[in-house]
Amino acid sequence: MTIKFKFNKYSRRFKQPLKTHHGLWGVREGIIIELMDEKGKVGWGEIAPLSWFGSETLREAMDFCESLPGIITENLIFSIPMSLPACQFGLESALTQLQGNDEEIPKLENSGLLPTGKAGLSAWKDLVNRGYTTLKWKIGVDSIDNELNWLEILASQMSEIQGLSLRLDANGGLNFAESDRLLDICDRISLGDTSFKIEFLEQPLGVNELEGMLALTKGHLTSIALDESVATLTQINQCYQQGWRGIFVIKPAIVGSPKQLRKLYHTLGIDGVFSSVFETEIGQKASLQLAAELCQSHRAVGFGINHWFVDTD
Ligand SMILES: O=C(O)CCC(=O)C1=CC=C[C@@H](O)[C@@H]1C(=O)O
Ligand SMILES: [Mg+2]
Repeated sequence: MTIKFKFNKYSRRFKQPLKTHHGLWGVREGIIIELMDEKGKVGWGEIAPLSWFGSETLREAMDFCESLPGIITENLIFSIPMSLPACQFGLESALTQLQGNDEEIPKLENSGLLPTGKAGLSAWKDLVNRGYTTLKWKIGVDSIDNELNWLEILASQMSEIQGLSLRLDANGGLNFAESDRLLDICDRISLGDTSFKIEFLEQPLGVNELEGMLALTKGHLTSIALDESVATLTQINQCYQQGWRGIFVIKPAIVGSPKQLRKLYHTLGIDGVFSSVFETEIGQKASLQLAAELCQSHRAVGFGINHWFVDTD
């Protein structure tokens, strides 16, 4: 089958820059892929790099797209190198759609993303009113004393409503002692006499500190999820081989080939949480189709991010 290939770069501004331990992120840029077969049928895909997580850069993705001829083949798509995981995802998703495997996305429970730090305290009720029962709050930006204080306040307020849970994401911004102190508090909160739970602490330590995170899992009730440590297929396998059996945050748009993710996910029996990279609805649809197919657990998907952009819900 010969396939016409087109691509277009896009950029969209966050309503407010996303503040994480990695720094401030104000504009999401990516590439929309259009594949068309001889009959004029079209498949859409999205390349949404996140280079500070370990994917290729937007420049590298653009160079790759510019290097392709106007007519490509399935073989070319399935031979995109592992060094271009966002390109693997974007072109393979478009091919999947072109070949008609474009099921509607089943309704998945979603987690809403709070603004970082103290701003989260005044924002959580709006997300609950939008229907979210799982919220994610970024830490590892302010002082640990401030963030622990705000956590106690946020937890006491959220525990007044039945059935809410909170995810914490440090983006690798804590040290071992801070993480240990934080997890002690999370354990105490989750063992409290309300239904409120801290579902997990995401990436407390840096990507080179797996041993430390393995040690932290042994001493605490609250789960730990790896994110930056398992951003690509190679890293998922490495962490598994080094003994990680906790939660894996899977960002489909940067992890790499969906075909290879399916294989690895089933082979390793992963406890996964599927997460957005602030892609557009094109990349989100392909990511959520994968989440619906692979995620057997009860865990909410991390795609409650549309309110971060102007002109979306
Ligand atoms: O996972 C979610 O709930 C939302 C997406 C999200 O938190 C992130 C997306 C992309 C980069 C990061 O800033 C952040 C993360 O670390 O998970
Ligand atoms: Mg994360």
